[in-house]
Amino acid sequence: MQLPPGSAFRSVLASGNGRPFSKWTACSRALVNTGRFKARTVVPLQSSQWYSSHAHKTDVAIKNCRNIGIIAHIDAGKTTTTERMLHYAGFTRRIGDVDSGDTIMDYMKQERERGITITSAAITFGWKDHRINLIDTPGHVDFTIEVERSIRVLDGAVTILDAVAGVEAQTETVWQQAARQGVPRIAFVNKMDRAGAGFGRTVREMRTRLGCRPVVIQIPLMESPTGASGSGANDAEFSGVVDVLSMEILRWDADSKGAKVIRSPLDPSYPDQELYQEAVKARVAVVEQISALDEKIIDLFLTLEDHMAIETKDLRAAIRRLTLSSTIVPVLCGASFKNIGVQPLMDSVVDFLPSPDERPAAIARMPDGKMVEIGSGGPKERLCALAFKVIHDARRGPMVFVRIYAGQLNERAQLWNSTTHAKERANKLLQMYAMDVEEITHITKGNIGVVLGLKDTRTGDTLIDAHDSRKGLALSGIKVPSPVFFAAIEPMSTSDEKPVEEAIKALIREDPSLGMRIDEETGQTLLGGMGELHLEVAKERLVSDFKVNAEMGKMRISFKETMRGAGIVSEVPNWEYDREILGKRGRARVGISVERLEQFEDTGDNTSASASKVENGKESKDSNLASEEYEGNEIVISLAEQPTKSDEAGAQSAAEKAASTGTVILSGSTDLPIPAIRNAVKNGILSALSRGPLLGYAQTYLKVRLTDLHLYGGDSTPAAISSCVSAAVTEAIRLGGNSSTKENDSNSVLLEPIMDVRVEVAEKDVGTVIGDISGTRRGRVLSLDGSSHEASHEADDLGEFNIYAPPDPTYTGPGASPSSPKSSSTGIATMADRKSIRAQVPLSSMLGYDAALRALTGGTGKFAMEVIGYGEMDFDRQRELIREMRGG
Ligand SMILES: Nc1nc2c(ncn2[C@@H]2O[C@H](COP(=O)(O)OP(=O)(O)OP(=O)(O)O)[C@@H](O)[C@H]2O)c(=O)[nH]1
Repeated sequence: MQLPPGSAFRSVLASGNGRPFSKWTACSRALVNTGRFKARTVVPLQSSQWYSSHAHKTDVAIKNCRNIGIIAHIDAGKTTTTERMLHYAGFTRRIGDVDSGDTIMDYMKQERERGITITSAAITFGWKDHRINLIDTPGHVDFTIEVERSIRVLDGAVTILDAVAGVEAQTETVWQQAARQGVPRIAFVNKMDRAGAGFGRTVREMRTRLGCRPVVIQIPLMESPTGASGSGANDAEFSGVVDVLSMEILRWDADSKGAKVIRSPLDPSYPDQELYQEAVKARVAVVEQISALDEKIIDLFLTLEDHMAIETKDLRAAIRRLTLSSTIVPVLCGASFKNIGVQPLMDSVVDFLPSPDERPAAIARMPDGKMVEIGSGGPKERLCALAFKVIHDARRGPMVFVRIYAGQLNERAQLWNSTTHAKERANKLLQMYAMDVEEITHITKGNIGVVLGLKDTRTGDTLIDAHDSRKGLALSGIKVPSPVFFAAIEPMSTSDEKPVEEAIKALIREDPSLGMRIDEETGQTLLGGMGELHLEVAKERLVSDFKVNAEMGKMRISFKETMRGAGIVSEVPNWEYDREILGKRGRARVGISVERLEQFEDTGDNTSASASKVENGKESKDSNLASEEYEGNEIVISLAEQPTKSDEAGAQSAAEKAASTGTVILSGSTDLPIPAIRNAVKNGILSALSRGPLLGYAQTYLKVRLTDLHLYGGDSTPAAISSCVSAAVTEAIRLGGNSSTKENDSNSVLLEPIMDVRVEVAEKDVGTVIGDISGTRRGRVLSLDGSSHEASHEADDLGEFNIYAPPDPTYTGPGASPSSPKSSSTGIATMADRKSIRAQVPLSSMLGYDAALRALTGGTGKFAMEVIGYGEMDFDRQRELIREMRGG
C-alpha cells in the first residue's frame, strides 16, 4: 500500500473491545464540575508521609519530582492501582471502588456513564520525600491527542499489564506511543490473584511483543491459606511478592487494607526451598542481565564473584541507570484490588523513573527558526511552559494545565502565548490533589500545575514571559492529527447557531484533535474527530456541559485529495490578479509551484520506523527556515526585500545568494513588512489547500512553493495577495497531476485514511480473520505474531539478552513455563494460544469491525488500530464515492 511521506502522524483510533478504555478520570475537572472544588482547603490527612515530609510544597527540589503516567490496556487496573497510590500516600481517607463507581477519578458525567476516561489531567501526591505528578493518560483510542499530549509531558511511565490477559493489542499501541517519545517505563503485572494469572508468560510476551528487555525484580509469592506446603501447594494463592534484589518476602496486612507492608528475609533456611531456589535463580538472572549492560555491576561481579553478594543498593542504582536510558524495563507484580504490591511500585517510580532534569532537554524553535534546548540554562533561565491540557469550567473559565520547562511561573504573571501571539495573564495558579485544589503562588521548573485566567491559550501552546523578546518561541508541541471522521452539527433554531459555534470553539480549544469547518455548499457546520466515540462524546458535551441545542448528523469518513502522480511538479509562473474588492482595487502577481510529494512504500515496519522517517523529514524541514508543514503539506515561502540601489555590490551578492537558496526577491512596490506579506501568502496557500477540486476535501501531500511575487503598492493589500496566491495554487493543482495515469477527467485523486491494525485471535481463527482482512476489507496483512514488529522496535538490537521468567503456577495454557505445575480450567488457554495479526486496512473497511470480529471469532478476538496516513483510493471506489456524494 502506498503511503505518501506526509503521513506524519500516527493517531490512535479505535479499540476492538466492546467496552472502551480507562476510567482514570480528570478528577480536577470532575471536582470543579461537581462543586467539589475547594481552593485553599487542603486538609492534611493523618499519618501521611507526604504532609510530614512537606514534599507537596511547591519548592520541592527538581531531583525529587516525578512526572509520570500510567499507560495500560482497558481494564488492566489503572484506576484500582491509582486509588491505592493516593490512599497509601495519605491523600484519600478510604480506597474508592471501581466496581461501585465511587472512585476519586470517576466524577465526570460521560465517564461515569460510559466508564471511560475522556480528559486527562494531573494530580499531585507525595511519596517518600518526592513529589509525584501523576498525569492521566486515557486509554481510549478515540482520544488519541489526549494520549499524545500526556505522554509529551511525562518523564516516565508505569505500564500496567493484566496477568491473565498478558500483553494486549492496546498495550502495544500505547507502549509504542511512549517508546516514540523515549519515555522510560517500568511494568507492573497486576491481577496476580486471578486464576490463570501468568506472570512468566506476560514477561515473555513483553520481550516478544513489546520488544523490550524485561528485568524481573519481583517474583510472585504463592502460599496455601492452610499453610500446607508452600508455593507448590495445590491450593496456593497469590499472597505477596519476593523482592529478588533485597531477597525479602513482602506480605500485606489485610486489616490495614494493605497499608502495612510486612517484610521478612528470604534466606537459605527458609522452609519453602522451592521458593528460595526460584528467588536465587531470579537474582542471578538480574545480576547477569545487568552486568551485560552496566560496567559498574560487571566490575562488582568480577570482584565479588557472587551473584548474591552484590548489594541491593548497587543493583537498584544500576537498574535506575538502565531504565532511564530505556535499555531495560524493570518488572514488578501485584494485585491492586487485593491491596498487594502497590507500595513497591511507588518506590520504583521514585527509584527508577527520571526526575525532569534527568530527561533530555526540551527542544524549542526560536523565532528565527533555530532549534534550541530549553531548560538547560540554569536557574536564571526565562520562563518557558507548555499548555498540555485545557479544561473548560463554566464558573472559572478555562483551566490550563501547564508543564514548566524553564524558569518559574508566578501568580499574576504577564505572559505571552508565543503560539497564538497573544498577551495572557496568569490570574491564579492551582495545584490539583486527589480531593482538593490548592491555590499556589508559583510553579517551578519541571513541575505541573493549573493556570486560571488565560483567555486564548489552547492545548499545545507555548507560554513565555510577556517581556521575553523571543516572541515566536515554540516548544515542539503536540502533533495534532487531522480528524478522520466528521458529522454535521445542526443547531435546533437560528438563535442556537451562535452558542453552538462558540461551544464548538471552546471544545476545540480543549481538544485540538476536534475540528470545525463550514461546508461551503450546504452551509452546515461540520465537526471533525478521531473516531465515532470521540464525536459522540463531543456532541454530548455540547448538550450537557455547554447547554446548547443541537443535533448531530450521520458520521462520515473524512477523505483527502491530492494531485495524482508522485513527483509531479506543476508550475504557474505568472499569475496576475486584478480585481475590485469592496470597491477597492486589489492587485498582485505571483509565481507558484506545486509538487506532489514522493510516496514511500510502508513496509509494515513497526510504527517507530515509519515515524522516524517522518521525523527525519521534519528535521530537515526545520532547518529550512522558510518551510513549514501543514497537515502533510509542505509550504515554502522564502522572501527577501529588494536590496537598496545604493549598494550595488551588496545587491548583486544578495541576488546571487537568493538565487542559490531559492529565496524570492520581492519586486514592485509595497509598504507592507515582509512578515505581513509572508503571512498573506501563507493564508492564500492554506485557503487553496483547504478544499480539493474533487469533493472539497482538504488536500495533502503537496509541496507548495512561492517562486515569484510582484506587488503594486497600495493595491497589493494582504487580502489581494492572499486571493492571488490562492487562485494561483488552485490553478497549478488543476493543471498538474499525471495525465498519463489519470482515469477520469481530473488531475486529482481521493485519499482515504489507512489504519495500522493489530488483531488478536485464537490460533484456530487466524485463517478466517486473515481471509476477511485481505479479502472483503481490502487490507494487507503485514505479519503474524508480531514478527516484523519485533525486528524494528526501538530496542532494535536486543542482543543476547536472556529472558528470565518464573514458572506460572496457575497457568498451563500454551506459552506456559515448562515447569508450571497446575492446570487452569478458566478457559484462559483460548486467550493464551492467541496470535497477533498486523495489517494495514482502509478505515472505511474497518467500520463495524468490532462486531464482525466477534462474529468471526466467537467473541474472543480483539483489535486495536491507529491511523498511519492516507492512501490513494482505487479508481472504482473513487468513482462510486464521487457519484454518491455529488448525488449521481
Ligand atoms: N482480581 C482482580 N481484579 C482487579 C485487580 N485490579 C483491578 N481489578 C478489577 O479489574 C476491573 C478493571 O479495573 P480498573 O481499575 O477499572 O481498570 P482500568 O485499567 O482503570 O480500566 P478502564 O478504566 O476500564 O480502562 C475492575 O473490575 C477491578 O475491580 C486485581 O488486582 N485483581
